[in-house]
Amino acid sequence: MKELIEAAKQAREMAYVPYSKFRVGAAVLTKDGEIIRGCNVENASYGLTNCAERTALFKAISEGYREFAGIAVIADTEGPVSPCGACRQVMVELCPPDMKVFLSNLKGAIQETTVADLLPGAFQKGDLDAQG
Ligand SMILES: O=c1ccn([C@H]2C[C@H](O)[C@@H](CO)O2)c(=O)[nH]1
Ligand SMILES: [Zn+2]
Repeated sequence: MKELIEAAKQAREMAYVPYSKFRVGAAVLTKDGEIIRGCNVENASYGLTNCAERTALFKAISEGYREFAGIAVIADTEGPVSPCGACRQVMVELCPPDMKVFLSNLKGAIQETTVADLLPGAFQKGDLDAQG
């Protein structure tokens, strides 16, 4: 857990945040023990911003990883950083429901939660099957 949070902290340094100046870092642990980092990447067209969590997960997927064992997220927030709805939905898509999510901040707060707890009642793969 400490190593994953440390990797997220390193990723945070890479954040491209000319608009919000709000740096976020994430690190995903693959089932075979690799750590993939991600930072937030903003855009002058603000809505195109990619959060740190999605950057890390999309990087991992695009490198061929398909099974994940944990993710850590860190920002300079008062309490543990709270992932946005888009990132929660992407975690539901790509990670097991009971996978651990470590939400942290620069002061050392750590909240341990799971993918399922972050997005109860999520729309997911199986919901598409009902269509005739
Ligand atoms: O969990 C979060 C919350 C926010 N952001 C980014 C998006 C944007 O660049 C900035 C301010 O919303 O923080 C993340 O990357 N992850
Ligand atoms: Zn997000």
